[in-house]
Amino acid sequence: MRYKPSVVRPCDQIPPVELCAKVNDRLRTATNNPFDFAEHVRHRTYVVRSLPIAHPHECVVMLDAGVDALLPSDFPSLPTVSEADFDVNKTPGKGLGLFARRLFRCNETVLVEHPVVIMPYLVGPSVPLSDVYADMFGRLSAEVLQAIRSLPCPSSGKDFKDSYETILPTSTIAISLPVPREPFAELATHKALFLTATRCNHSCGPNSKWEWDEKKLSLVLTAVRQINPGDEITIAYVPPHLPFDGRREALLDGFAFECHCLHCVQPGIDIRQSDANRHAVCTFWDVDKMTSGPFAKLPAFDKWCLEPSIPAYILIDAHRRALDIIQDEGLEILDTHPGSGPGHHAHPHRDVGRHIDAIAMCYGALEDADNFLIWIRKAAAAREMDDPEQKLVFSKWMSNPMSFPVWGWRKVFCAGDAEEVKRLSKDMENGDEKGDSTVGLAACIKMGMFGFVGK
Ligand SMILES: C[S@@+](CC[C@H](N)C(=O)[O-])C[C@H]1O[C@@H](n2cnc3c(N)ncnc32)[C@H](O)[C@@H]1O
Repeated sequence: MRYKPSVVRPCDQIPPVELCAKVNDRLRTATNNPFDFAEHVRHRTYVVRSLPIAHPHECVVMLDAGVDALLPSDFPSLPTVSEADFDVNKTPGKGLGLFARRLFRCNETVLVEHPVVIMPYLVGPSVPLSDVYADMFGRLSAEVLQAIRSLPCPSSGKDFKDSYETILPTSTIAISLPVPREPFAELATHKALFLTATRCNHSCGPNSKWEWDEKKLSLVLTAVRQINPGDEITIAYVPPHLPFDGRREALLDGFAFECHCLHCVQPGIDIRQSDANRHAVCTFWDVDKMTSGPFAKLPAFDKWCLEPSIPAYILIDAHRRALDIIQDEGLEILDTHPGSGPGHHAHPHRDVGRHIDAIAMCYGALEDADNFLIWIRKAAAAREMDDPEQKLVFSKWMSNPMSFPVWGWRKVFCAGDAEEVKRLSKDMENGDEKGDSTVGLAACIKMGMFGFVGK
Protein backbone atom coordinates (compact mmCIF):
# COMPACT_ATOMS: atom_id res chain seq x y z
CA MET A 1 0.00 0.00 0.00
CA ARG A 2 2.87 2.33 0.96
CA TYR A 3 4.46 1.95 -2.51
CA LYS A 4 1.29 1.91 -4.63
CA PRO A 5 0.67 5.31 -6.23
CA SER A 6 -2.60 7.06 -5.37
CA VAL A 7 -4.45 9.14 -7.88
CA VAL A 8 -6.19 12.30 -6.73
CA ARG A 9 -8.90 13.45 -9.08
CA PRO A 10 -9.28 17.03 -10.29
CA CYS A 11 -11.16 19.49 -8.18
CA ASP A 12 -14.85 19.50 -9.09
CA GLN A 13 -15.42 22.76 -7.25
CA ILE A 14 -14.07 26.14 -8.16
CA PRO A 15 -11.60 27.31 -5.48
CA PRO A 16 -12.71 30.38 -3.43
CA VAL A 17 -12.95 33.52 -5.56
CA GLU A 18 -10.51 35.47 -3.32
CA LEU A 19 -7.91 32.69 -3.61
CA CYS A 20 -8.29 32.63 -7.42
CA ALA A 21 -7.91 36.41 -7.59
CA LYS A 22 -4.80 36.33 -5.38
CA VAL A 23 -3.11 33.54 -7.36
CA ASN A 24 -4.05 35.05 -10.73
CA ASP A 25 -2.73 38.41 -9.64
CA ARG A 26 0.56 37.01 -8.38
CA LEU A 27 1.18 34.97 -11.54
CA ARG A 28 0.21 37.81 -13.84
CA THR A 29 2.75 40.04 -12.11
CA ALA A 30 5.43 37.33 -12.10
CA THR A 31 5.03 36.13 -15.70
CA ASN A 32 3.39 39.08 -17.45
CA ASN A 33 0.76 36.66 -18.77
CA PRO A 34 -2.88 36.23 -17.76
CA PHE A 35 -3.58 33.16 -15.61
CA ASP A 36 -6.84 31.42 -14.66
CA PHE A 37 -6.35 29.40 -11.48
CA ALA A 38 -9.91 27.98 -11.50
CA GLU A 39 -9.36 26.65 -15.02
CA HIS A 40 -5.92 25.36 -14.06
CA VAL A 41 -7.14 23.20 -11.14
CA ARG A 42 -10.18 21.95 -13.04
CA HIS A 43 -7.86 20.04 -15.37
CA ARG A 44 -5.39 18.59 -12.89
CA THR A 45 -5.21 14.97 -11.81
CA TYR A 46 -2.50 14.28 -9.23
CA VAL A 47 -0.41 11.23 -8.54
CA VAL A 48 0.98 10.58 -5.05
CA ARG A 49 3.90 8.15 -4.88
CA SER A 50 7.43 7.47 -3.65
CA LEU A 51 10.25 8.20 -6.10
CA PRO A 52 12.77 5.42 -6.77
CA ILE A 53 15.69 7.23 -5.17
CA ALA A 54 18.60 5.14 -3.94
CA HIS A 55 18.58 4.20 -0.24
CA PRO A 56 19.08 5.90 2.24
CA HIS A 57 17.39 8.81 0.45
CA GLU A 58 13.61 8.91 0.43
CA CYS A 59 11.29 11.15 -1.55
CA VAL A 60 7.52 11.29 -1.80
CA VAL A 61 5.79 13.36 -4.45
CA MET A 62 2.41 14.71 -5.28
CA LEU A 63 2.56 15.60 -8.95
CA ASP A 64 0.31 16.56 -11.78
CA ALA A 65 -0.20 13.29 -13.70
CA GLY A 66 1.28 14.83 -16.87
CA VAL A 67 4.36 16.04 -15.01
CA ASP A 68 4.73 12.69 -13.23
CA ALA A 69 4.73 10.83 -16.57
CA LEU A 70 7.60 12.99 -17.82
CA LEU A 71 9.92 12.49 -14.82
CA PRO A 72 12.95 10.23 -15.35
CA SER A 73 12.49 6.70 -14.06
CA ASP A 74 15.71 6.63 -12.08
CA PHE A 75 17.98 9.19 -10.43
CA PRO A 76 21.74 9.25 -9.90
CA SER A 77 22.82 8.41 -6.38
CA LEU A 78 24.18 11.32 -4.42
CA PRO A 79 26.75 11.41 -1.66
CA THR A 80 24.88 11.01 1.62
CA VAL A 81 24.92 14.02 3.90
CA SER A 82 27.86 13.61 6.22
CA GLU A 83 26.56 14.13 9.74
CA ALA A 84 30.14 14.84 10.76
CA ASP A 85 30.20 18.02 8.63
CA PHE A 86 27.31 19.81 10.34
CA ASP A 87 25.73 20.70 13.67
CA VAL A 88 22.22 21.97 14.12
CA ASN A 89 22.33 24.58 16.90
CA LYS A 90 20.30 27.43 18.28
CA THR A 91 21.03 30.80 16.73
CA PRO A 92 19.83 34.11 18.27
CA GLY A 93 16.49 35.31 16.85
CA LYS A 94 16.38 32.67 14.11
CA GLY A 95 15.46 29.39 15.82
CA LEU A 96 17.83 26.60 14.85
CA GLY A 97 20.53 26.92 12.21
CA LEU A 98 23.07 24.78 10.35
CA PHE A 99 26.68 25.14 11.54
CA ALA A 100 29.91 23.93 9.91
CA ARG A 101 32.00 21.43 11.85
CA ARG A 102 34.87 21.65 9.40
CA LEU A 103 36.43 24.23 7.11
CA PHE A 104 34.84 24.67 3.68
CA ARG A 105 36.97 26.51 1.12
CA CYS A 106 35.51 29.17 -1.13
CA ASN A 107 33.74 27.46 -4.07
CA GLU A 108 33.73 24.08 -2.30
CA THR A 109 30.50 22.08 -2.38
CA VAL A 110 29.03 22.18 1.11
CA LEU A 111 26.06 19.89 0.62
CA VAL A 112 24.21 17.97 -2.11
CA GLU A 113 20.76 16.79 -1.13
CA HIS A 114 17.62 15.22 -2.62
CA PRO A 115 14.30 16.55 -1.37
CA VAL A 116 12.10 14.33 0.83
CA VAL A 117 8.87 15.89 -0.40
CA ILE A 118 7.95 17.49 -3.74
CA MET A 119 4.59 18.97 -4.56
CA PRO A 120 3.25 21.50 -7.08
CA TYR A 121 3.46 25.16 -6.27
CA LEU A 122 -0.23 25.48 -7.08
CA VAL A 123 -2.62 22.71 -6.09
CA GLY A 124 -6.37 22.22 -6.25
CA PRO A 125 -7.30 18.61 -5.45
CA SER A 126 -10.89 17.45 -4.93
CA VAL A 127 -10.14 16.14 -1.43
CA PRO A 128 -8.86 18.17 1.54
CA LEU A 129 -5.12 18.78 1.33
CA SER A 130 -4.66 17.31 4.80
CA ASP A 131 -5.83 13.92 3.39
CA VAL A 132 -3.32 14.19 0.54
CA TYR A 133 -0.56 15.07 3.03
CA ALA A 134 -1.49 12.10 5.22
CA ASP A 135 -1.19 9.85 2.15
CA MET A 136 2.16 11.38 1.13
CA PHE A 137 3.80 11.48 4.54
CA GLY A 138 2.53 7.99 5.37
CA ARG A 139 4.95 6.73 2.71
CA LEU A 140 8.01 8.08 4.55
CA SER A 141 9.98 6.15 7.15
CA ALA A 142 9.52 6.88 10.86
CA GLU A 143 13.01 8.40 10.94
CA VAL A 144 12.27 10.93 8.21
CA LEU A 145 8.88 11.72 9.71
CA GLN A 146 10.50 12.44 13.02
CA ALA A 147 12.93 14.84 11.33
CA ILE A 148 10.01 16.59 9.60
CA ARG A 149 8.16 16.88 12.92
CA SER A 150 11.09 18.81 14.35
CA LEU A 151 10.93 21.52 11.68
CA PRO A 152 9.61 24.94 12.69
CA CYS A 153 5.83 24.89 12.73
CA PRO A 154 3.96 28.06 13.70
CA SER A 155 0.95 26.05 14.98
CA SER A 156 2.84 23.41 16.93
CA GLY A 157 -0.12 22.93 19.27
CA LYS A 158 -2.16 21.50 16.40
CA ASP A 159 -2.77 17.90 15.44
CA PHE A 160 0.29 16.59 13.54
CA LYS A 161 -1.76 15.72 10.46
CA ASP A 162 -2.91 19.33 10.16
CA SER A 163 0.46 20.78 10.90
CA TYR A 164 2.03 19.52 7.64
CA GLU A 165 0.21 22.42 6.02
CA THR A 166 1.97 24.86 8.31
CA ILE A 167 5.40 23.21 8.17
CA LEU A 168 5.55 23.23 4.40
CA PRO A 169 5.21 26.96 3.66
CA THR A 170 8.04 27.89 6.09
CA SER A 171 10.39 25.08 5.18
CA THR A 172 10.10 24.47 1.45
CA ILE A 173 12.13 25.92 -1.42
CA ALA A 174 10.70 26.66 -4.87
CA ILE A 175 12.18 24.31 -7.49
CA SER A 176 11.43 23.42 -11.09
CA LEU A 177 11.05 19.93 -12.55
CA PRO A 178 12.48 18.88 -15.93
CA VAL A 179 9.27 19.20 -17.92
CA PRO A 180 8.51 21.42 -20.95
CA ARG A 181 7.62 25.00 -20.00
CA GLU A 182 4.96 25.14 -22.69
CA PRO A 183 2.01 25.55 -22.59
CA PHE A 184 1.95 25.99 -18.78
CA ALA A 185 5.23 27.23 -17.32
CA GLU A 186 3.62 27.12 -13.87
CA LEU A 187 3.35 23.31 -14.14
CA ALA A 188 7.15 23.09 -13.78
CA THR A 189 7.25 25.06 -10.51
CA HIS A 190 7.12 23.00 -7.32
CA LYS A 191 7.93 23.24 -3.64
CA ALA A 192 10.42 20.86 -2.16
CA LEU A 193 11.41 20.00 1.40
CA PHE A 194 15.06 19.18 2.26
CA LEU A 195 15.87 17.85 5.69
CA THR A 196 19.35 19.32 6.11
CA ALA A 197 19.35 22.36 3.80
CA THR A 198 16.09 23.50 5.37
CA ARG A 199 18.05 24.33 8.53
CA CYS A 200 19.95 27.02 6.63
CA ASN A 201 18.82 30.42 7.77
CA HIS A 202 18.76 33.48 5.57
CA SER A 203 21.51 36.09 5.70
CA CYS A 204 21.76 39.36 3.80
CA GLY A 205 25.46 38.54 3.46
CA PRO A 206 25.30 34.75 2.96
CA ASN A 207 28.36 32.51 2.93
CA SER A 208 26.76 29.92 0.58
CA LYS A 209 24.70 29.92 -2.55
CA TRP A 210 22.12 27.31 -3.42
CA GLU A 211 21.39 25.94 -6.86
CA TRP A 212 18.80 23.43 -7.92
CA ASP A 213 20.00 20.71 -10.27
CA GLU A 214 16.83 19.80 -12.15
CA LYS A 215 18.36 16.76 -13.86
CA LYS A 216 19.83 15.20 -10.71
CA LEU A 217 16.86 16.31 -8.64
CA SER A 218 19.15 17.73 -6.04
CA LEU A 219 19.96 20.93 -4.22
CA VAL A 220 23.62 21.97 -4.25
CA LEU A 221 25.02 24.35 -1.64
CA THR A 222 28.38 25.96 -2.51
CA ALA A 223 30.56 28.13 -0.27
CA VAL A 224 31.00 31.64 -1.73
CA ARG A 225 33.72 32.48 0.80
CA GLN A 226 35.67 30.41 3.27
CA ILE A 227 33.46 28.91 6.00
CA ASN A 228 35.32 28.14 9.22
CA PRO A 229 34.45 25.42 11.73
CA GLY A 230 31.71 26.83 14.00
CA ASP A 231 30.39 29.33 11.41
CA GLU A 232 26.69 29.27 10.66
CA ILE A 233 26.00 28.21 7.05
CA THR A 234 23.67 30.78 5.53
CA ILE A 235 21.98 31.32 2.19
CA ALA A 236 20.00 34.20 0.67
CA TYR A 237 16.23 33.69 0.54
CA VAL A 238 15.89 37.05 -1.26
CA PRO A 239 18.42 38.93 -3.44
CA PRO A 240 20.97 40.49 -1.03
CA HIS A 241 21.71 43.36 -3.40
CA LEU A 242 18.26 44.83 -2.65
CA PRO A 243 18.27 47.79 -0.24
CA PHE A 244 17.34 47.12 3.42
CA ASP A 245 13.64 48.03 2.97
CA GLY A 246 13.36 45.91 -0.19
CA ARG A 247 14.87 42.86 1.56
CA ARG A 248 12.64 43.39 4.60
CA GLU A 249 9.51 43.60 2.45
CA ALA A 250 10.48 40.55 0.35
CA LEU A 251 11.19 38.46 3.47
CA LEU A 252 7.94 39.49 5.18
CA ASP A 253 5.94 38.96 2.03
CA GLY A 254 7.50 35.67 0.94
CA PHE A 255 8.58 34.09 4.25
CA ALA A 256 6.74 35.99 7.01
CA PHE A 257 9.73 36.87 9.19
CA GLU A 258 11.88 39.86 10.05
CA CYS A 259 15.55 39.36 9.39
CA HIS A 260 17.85 38.98 12.39
CA CYS A 261 21.05 38.49 10.42
CA LEU A 262 24.18 40.41 11.42
CA HIS A 263 23.86 42.78 8.47
CA CYS A 264 20.43 43.90 9.68
CA VAL A 265 20.63 43.92 13.47
CA GLN A 266 24.28 44.58 14.34
CA PRO A 267 24.38 47.44 16.90
CA GLY A 268 25.44 50.72 15.31
CA ILE A 269 24.85 49.55 11.77
CA ASP A 270 24.35 52.42 9.30
CA ILE A 271 21.59 51.14 7.01
CA ARG A 272 21.76 54.12 4.62
CA GLN A 273 25.50 53.65 4.15
CA SER A 274 25.02 49.90 3.68
CA ASP A 275 22.32 50.55 1.03
CA ALA A 276 24.59 53.00 -0.78
CA ASN A 277 27.53 50.57 -0.65
CA ARG A 278 25.44 47.66 -1.91
CA HIS A 279 24.10 49.78 -4.75
CA ALA A 280 27.61 50.90 -5.66
CA VAL A 281 29.10 47.40 -5.93
CA CYS A 282 26.04 45.98 -7.68
CA THR A 283 26.21 48.63 -10.39
CA PHE A 284 30.01 48.76 -10.61
CA TRP A 285 30.14 47.28 -14.11
CA ASP A 286 26.98 48.90 -15.36
CA VAL A 287 27.98 52.28 -16.77
CA ASP A 288 24.35 53.23 -17.45
CA LYS A 289 23.15 52.63 -13.89
CA MET A 290 26.27 53.88 -12.16
CA THR A 291 25.62 57.60 -12.42
CA SER A 292 26.67 58.55 -8.89
CA GLY A 293 28.54 57.11 -5.91
CA PRO A 294 32.17 56.11 -5.43
CA PHE A 295 32.48 54.31 -8.78
CA ALA A 296 30.71 56.78 -11.09
CA LYS A 297 32.51 57.91 -14.23
CA LEU A 298 35.44 55.50 -13.92
CA PRO A 299 37.41 55.31 -17.17
CA ALA A 300 37.58 52.07 -19.14
CA PHE A 301 40.92 50.26 -18.88
CA ASP A 302 42.05 51.13 -22.43
CA LYS A 303 41.17 54.81 -21.94
CA TRP A 304 43.11 54.82 -18.65
CA CYS A 305 46.12 53.36 -20.50
CA LEU A 306 45.99 56.06 -23.15
CA GLU A 307 45.27 59.15 -21.11
CA PRO A 308 48.11 60.52 -18.93
CA SER A 309 45.79 63.06 -17.30
CA ILE A 310 43.80 60.22 -15.69
CA PRO A 311 45.33 59.47 -12.24
CA ALA A 312 47.50 56.34 -12.29
CA TYR A 313 45.78 54.64 -9.33
CA ILE A 314 42.15 55.56 -10.01
CA LEU A 315 41.14 52.08 -11.22
CA ILE A 316 43.18 50.13 -8.67
CA ASP A 317 41.73 52.23 -5.83
CA ALA A 318 38.18 51.73 -7.12
CA HIS A 319 38.52 47.94 -7.47
CA ARG A 320 40.14 47.68 -4.03
CA ARG A 321 37.33 49.75 -2.52
CA ALA A 322 34.78 47.48 -4.23
CA LEU A 323 36.50 44.42 -2.73
CA ASP A 324 36.41 46.04 0.74
CA ILE A 325 32.69 46.76 0.40
CA ILE A 326 31.98 43.23 -0.81
CA GLN A 327 33.82 41.87 2.23
CA ASP A 328 32.13 44.25 4.72
CA GLU A 329 28.66 43.59 3.34
CA GLY A 330 29.27 39.84 2.90
CA LEU A 331 28.39 40.07 -0.79
CA GLU A 332 30.85 37.48 -2.15
CA ILE A 333 27.77 35.85 -3.70
CA LEU A 334 27.49 38.79 -6.11
CA ASP A 335 27.70 37.81 -9.79
CA THR A 336 26.39 40.81 -11.65
CA HIS A 337 27.13 39.62 -15.18
CA PRO A 338 27.50 35.84 -15.24
CA GLY A 339 28.84 35.47 -18.74
CA SER A 340 26.33 37.47 -20.70
CA GLY A 341 26.69 40.60 -22.77
CA PRO A 342 29.64 42.00 -24.69
CA GLY A 343 32.89 41.91 -22.71
CA HIS A 344 31.23 39.95 -19.91
CA HIS A 345 32.60 36.53 -19.04
CA ALA A 346 31.62 33.90 -16.51
CA HIS A 347 34.10 33.99 -13.66
CA PRO A 348 34.58 31.18 -11.12
CA HIS A 349 34.79 33.76 -8.34
CA ARG A 350 32.01 35.99 -9.51
CA ASP A 351 32.47 39.78 -9.02
CA VAL A 352 35.24 39.27 -6.42
CA GLY A 353 37.30 37.48 -9.07
CA ARG A 354 36.67 40.17 -11.67
CA HIS A 355 37.90 42.90 -9.33
CA ILE A 356 41.02 40.86 -8.48
CA ASP A 357 41.73 40.32 -12.21
CA ALA A 358 41.26 44.03 -12.86
CA ILE A 359 43.75 45.00 -10.13
CA ALA A 360 46.35 42.52 -11.43
CA MET A 361 45.87 43.87 -14.92
CA CYS A 362 46.33 47.50 -13.83
CA TYR A 363 49.53 46.71 -11.91
CA GLY A 364 50.74 44.86 -15.00
CA ALA A 365 49.99 47.90 -17.18
CA LEU A 366 51.92 50.04 -14.67
CA GLU A 367 54.89 47.62 -14.75
CA ASP A 368 54.67 47.31 -10.95
CA ALA A 369 56.15 43.81 -10.67
CA ASP A 370 55.80 43.40 -6.88
CA ASN A 371 52.12 44.26 -6.75
CA PHE A 372 51.45 42.48 -10.04
CA LEU A 373 52.80 39.27 -8.51
CA ILE A 374 50.67 39.67 -5.38
CA TRP A 375 47.46 40.13 -7.37
CA ILE A 376 48.12 37.68 -10.20
CA ARG A 377 48.66 35.04 -7.48
CA LYS A 378 45.27 35.92 -6.04
CA ALA A 379 43.75 35.74 -9.54
CA ALA A 380 45.30 32.29 -10.02
CA ALA A 381 44.08 31.11 -6.60
CA ALA A 382 40.58 32.23 -7.53
CA ARG A 383 40.73 29.73 -10.38
CA GLU A 384 42.06 26.81 -8.35
CA MET A 385 39.17 24.55 -9.33
CA ASP A 386 39.73 25.19 -13.03
CA ASP A 387 41.59 23.32 -15.75
CA PRO A 388 45.40 22.77 -15.81
CA GLU A 389 45.84 24.85 -18.99
CA GLN A 390 44.82 27.96 -17.11
CA LYS A 391 47.22 27.14 -14.31
CA LEU A 392 50.02 26.93 -16.86
CA VAL A 393 49.19 30.36 -18.27
CA PHE A 394 49.23 31.90 -14.81
CA SER A 395 52.49 30.25 -13.86
CA LYS A 396 54.06 31.74 -17.03
CA TRP A 397 52.89 35.20 -16.05
CA MET A 398 54.20 34.70 -12.53
CA SER A 399 57.64 33.54 -13.64
CA ASN A 400 57.89 36.20 -16.36
CA PRO A 401 55.57 39.19 -15.75
CA MET A 402 56.72 40.74 -19.04
CA SER A 403 54.84 37.97 -20.86
CA PHE A 404 51.60 39.35 -19.42
CA PRO A 405 49.73 40.70 -22.47
CA VAL A 406 49.23 44.28 -21.23
CA TRP A 407 52.57 44.59 -19.42
CA GLY A 408 53.67 48.24 -19.37
CA TRP A 409 50.80 49.49 -21.53
CA ARG A 410 49.98 52.52 -19.43
CA LYS A 411 53.63 53.55 -19.42
CA VAL A 412 54.05 53.14 -23.19
CA PHE A 413 50.74 54.69 -24.17
CA CYS A 414 51.14 57.65 -21.82
CA ALA A 415 54.69 58.25 -23.09
CA GLY A 416 53.12 58.59 -26.54
CA ASP A 417 55.73 56.48 -28.38
CA ALA A 418 53.77 56.29 -31.64
CA GLU A 419 55.59 53.25 -33.07
CA GLU A 420 55.29 51.27 -29.86
CA VAL A 421 51.62 52.23 -29.49
CA LYS A 422 50.96 51.00 -33.02
CA ARG A 423 52.70 47.71 -32.30
CA LEU A 424 50.79 47.15 -29.05
CA SER A 425 47.44 48.02 -30.62
CA LYS A 426 48.15 45.46 -33.32
CA ASP A 427 49.03 42.91 -30.64
CA MET A 428 45.72 43.61 -29.00
CA GLU A 429 43.90 42.71 -32.19
CA ASN A 430 46.01 39.72 -33.24
CA GLY A 431 47.31 38.57 -29.85
CA ASP A 432 47.19 34.87 -30.60
CA GLU A 433 48.38 34.85 -34.17
CA LYS A 434 51.96 35.47 -33.25
CA GLY A 435 53.97 34.34 -30.31
CA ASP A 436 52.81 31.98 -27.64
CA SER A 437 49.15 31.25 -28.12
CA THR A 438 48.62 30.18 -24.51
CA VAL A 439 49.43 33.63 -23.16
CA GLY A 440 47.87 35.64 -26.00
CA LEU A 441 45.16 38.14 -25.30
CA ALA A 442 42.40 36.05 -26.85
CA ALA A 443 43.28 33.14 -24.55
CA CYS A 444 43.10 35.50 -21.58
CA ILE A 445 39.75 36.82 -22.68
CA LYS A 446 38.49 33.26 -23.04
CA MET A 447 39.28 32.57 -19.40
CA GLY A 448 37.52 35.74 -18.32
CA MET A 449 40.71 37.60 -17.45
CA PHE A 450 39.79 40.78 -19.25
CA GLY A 451 36.05 40.61 -18.96
CA PHE A 452 35.93 44.16 -17.72
CA VAL A 453 37.79 45.78 -20.61
CA GLY A 454 34.54 47.08 -22.04
CA LYS A 455 33.54 48.88 -18.84
C1 LIG B 1 13.80 27.13 6.42
S1 LIG B 1 13.66 27.59 8.08
C2 LIG B 1 15.33 27.76 8.61
C3 LIG B 1 15.62 26.91 9.84
C4 LIG B 1 14.89 27.31 11.08
N1 LIG B 1 15.52 28.48 11.72
C5 LIG B 1 14.77 26.17 12.08
O1 LIG B 1 14.69 26.45 13.28
O2 LIG B 1 14.69 25.04 11.64
C6 LIG B 1 13.08 29.22 7.85
C7 LIG B 1 12.67 29.91 9.12
O3 LIG B 1 13.82 30.24 9.91
C8 LIG B 1 13.70 31.53 10.45
N2 LIG B 1 14.74 32.40 9.85
C9 LIG B 1 15.55 32.09 8.81
N3 LIG B 1 16.41 33.08 8.56
C10 LIG B 1 16.14 34.06 9.44
C11 LIG B 1 16.69 35.35 9.67
N4 LIG B 1 17.67 35.85 8.93
N5 LIG B 1 16.13 36.10 10.66
C12 LIG B 1 15.13 35.63 11.42
N6 LIG B 1 14.57 34.40 11.24
C13 LIG B 1 15.07 33.63 10.28
C14 LIG B 1 12.33 32.05 10.07
O4 LIG B 1 11.46 31.74 11.12
C15 LIG B 1 11.98 31.22 8.85
O5 LIG B 1 10.61 31.08 8.68
